[in-house]
Amino acid sequence: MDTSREGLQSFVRPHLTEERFEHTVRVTQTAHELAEIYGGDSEKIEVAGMLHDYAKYRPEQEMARWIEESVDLSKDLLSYSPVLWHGPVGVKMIEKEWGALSKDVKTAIASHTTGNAHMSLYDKIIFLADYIEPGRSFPGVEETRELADRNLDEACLFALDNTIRFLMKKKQTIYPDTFHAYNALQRLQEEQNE
Ligand SMILES: Nc1ncnc2c1ncn2[C@@H]1O[C@H](COP(=O)(O)OP(=O)(O)O)[C@@H](O)[C@H]1O
Repeated sequence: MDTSREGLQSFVRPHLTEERFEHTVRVTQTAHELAEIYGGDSEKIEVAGMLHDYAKYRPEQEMARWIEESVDLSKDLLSYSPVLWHGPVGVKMIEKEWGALSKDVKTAIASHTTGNAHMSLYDKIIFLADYIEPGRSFPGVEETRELADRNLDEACLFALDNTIRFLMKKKQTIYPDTFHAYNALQRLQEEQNE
């Protein structure tokens, strides 16, 4: 297993569009910048960043099969948008097609779109890097970037809040892990303000 930039690139690149590959490189760069402020092992950041969208373009049927057949993937996912599947399914595919991943890398890839109830440092860094990488432009991204320079938890909370509002405005269903992530970070904020 080659965790150098070149090794990761040659593994992931054939599975992504050029645009998605460039996004991947920007996410990884942003994640390294966040890790410089908040800590984190740079090899884990590199692997999670470069591989987070590995399964993005896999056929929906193939991803659905993985969810049905993997004991540790929540069947709940099948009732929500397929855009949410590539994180958790990506972990399974990477481990089959590349090699074993550390727990930190696995949960960071699995929850990069939705967040989760117990977000680790790596989960937060990859989630946030995906949200604020320099190619992103949507209402709230600039404020999230400013928060990301100062407070990782506040920045993630702001991004989760913004995502929930965005999805509600579009009258879309919302995968519960995003609410669990929001609640956990909101509680933390309340405790810190006491
Ligand atoms: N909990 C959720 N439930 C439903 N959709 C969600 C949830 N969290 C994020 N999304 C949506 O999933 C979509 C895909 O996100 P992402 O994996 O970051 O893809 P991309 O990199 O193409 O933006 C986004 O439009 C986002 O709003």
